[in-house]
Amino acid sequence: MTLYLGIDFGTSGARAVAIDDHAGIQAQAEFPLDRQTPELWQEGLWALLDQIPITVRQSIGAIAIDGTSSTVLLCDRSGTPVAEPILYNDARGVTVMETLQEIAPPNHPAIAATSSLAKLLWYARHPKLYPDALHRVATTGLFFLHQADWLGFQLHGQMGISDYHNALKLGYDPEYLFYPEWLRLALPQLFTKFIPYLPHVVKPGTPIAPVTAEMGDRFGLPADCVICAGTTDSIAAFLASGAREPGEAVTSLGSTLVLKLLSRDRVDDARYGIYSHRLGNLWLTGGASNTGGAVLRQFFSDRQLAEFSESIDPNTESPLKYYPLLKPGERFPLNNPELPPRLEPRPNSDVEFLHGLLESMARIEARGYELLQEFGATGLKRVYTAGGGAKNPTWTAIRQRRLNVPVMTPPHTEAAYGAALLARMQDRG
Ligand SMILES: Nc1ncnc2c1ncn2[C@@H]1O[C@H](COP(=O)(O)OP(=O)(O)O)[C@@H](O)[C@H]1O
Ligand SMILES: O=C(CO)[C@H](O)[C@H](O)COP(=O)(O)O
Repeated sequence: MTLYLGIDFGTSGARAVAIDDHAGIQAQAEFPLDRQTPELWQEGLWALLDQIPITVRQSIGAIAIDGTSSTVLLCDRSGTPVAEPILYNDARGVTVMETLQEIAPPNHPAIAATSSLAKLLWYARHPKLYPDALHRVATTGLFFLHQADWLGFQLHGQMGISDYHNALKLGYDPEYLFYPEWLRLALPQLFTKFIPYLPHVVKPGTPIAPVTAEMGDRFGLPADCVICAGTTDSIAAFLASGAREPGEAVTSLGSTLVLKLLSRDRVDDARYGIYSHRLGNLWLTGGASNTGGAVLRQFFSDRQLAEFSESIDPNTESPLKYYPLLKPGERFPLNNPELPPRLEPRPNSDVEFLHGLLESMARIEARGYELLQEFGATGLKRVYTAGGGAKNPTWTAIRQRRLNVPVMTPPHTEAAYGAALLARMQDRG
């Protein structure tokens, strides 16, 4: 029996799920990430593989890895990082926004302070932070990679390969499958001393190479176990849900609120933080809001969230109109880096306050889906929920009232399960 392994590197932890040909789970593993460094990612990858029983490992035919979108690093040909990685939520790229706007076409998804391209430009402007690199890369070359690309490299050993999900916010064109001319022309002007290699981009799930002999021997993986191109963590969560029809959507209620609506048509508009990933012949339209569970956690423990939610009547609309944010700045459905949080007035009752927060987040979610459809995405038919908020039935009922379509929790919500499905897909064409 051939098995498929999906590995997810998310915001707070890494997980692995092995599935069989019928998508049934055969083994699972977890590794907490209390910080995000390449050393810990590598340790986590080894620890996850070690936790999978050896009998399962010996049957693995393919592995795919997802990582946080727009977490990037510079490394040399051997994979050794030459500069600190820049994480998915790091907005230091705000200092290069003007340049981004000059080089990229209007409304391009790479025009955002947290995009991979913004981070590449930031590296270009700060060569003094990796002085060693100039010397080292003179002979080996310098490579710009995403977290998932770098983790895949640890297993297949082929430097400089990415997938068109991770590469979207770097500027790669997933429709015509190339780096557009505006990007190719801009690079030599941005990097004065050396130009890093941008990764060669393939379709997510494409077999890249068999596991290296060293890794195969160390973990007891078959010599022909193939390592596939990966994806981003929230697309892996979408794949896990099983949604596949245009009009089906997945809302991730994790630390942030991420919407993904499968559509026949592509929609992109940086003014509202709307962009589209390619999924086969369809488009995964959506955006990521800064509201979500992290704001809830600021006020309530998970136990209080569950307890207070039970006292909320989801059929009654809360009159409180908040914009729940941890700090100023929103990406979608309003793209306004200065938008202030609105969390007043706070009622004396915690239940009423929580009701207002859940209602307001449901309002933002509904506005997000409305906007995607206004811009031409396929009409919303059904919403699956993933993330910590999915286990709150009161919130689901509030969201269903606002969204006016069925809202359901799918049997599988874990990104690692979605990555395993991606690994299984390569075997099925
Ligand atoms: N019962 C609940 N109702 C609503 N939100 C919840 C509940 N339990 C946990 N959460 C929220 O879920 C979030 C964690 O979800 P998770 O998917 O693990 O997030 P991430 O992986 O993005 O960090 C927390 O921020 C927490 O506030
Ligand atoms: O905050 C995140 C960490 O990855 C989200 O998953 C991300 O913003 C969504 O990105 P993408 O649509 O490219 O998967």
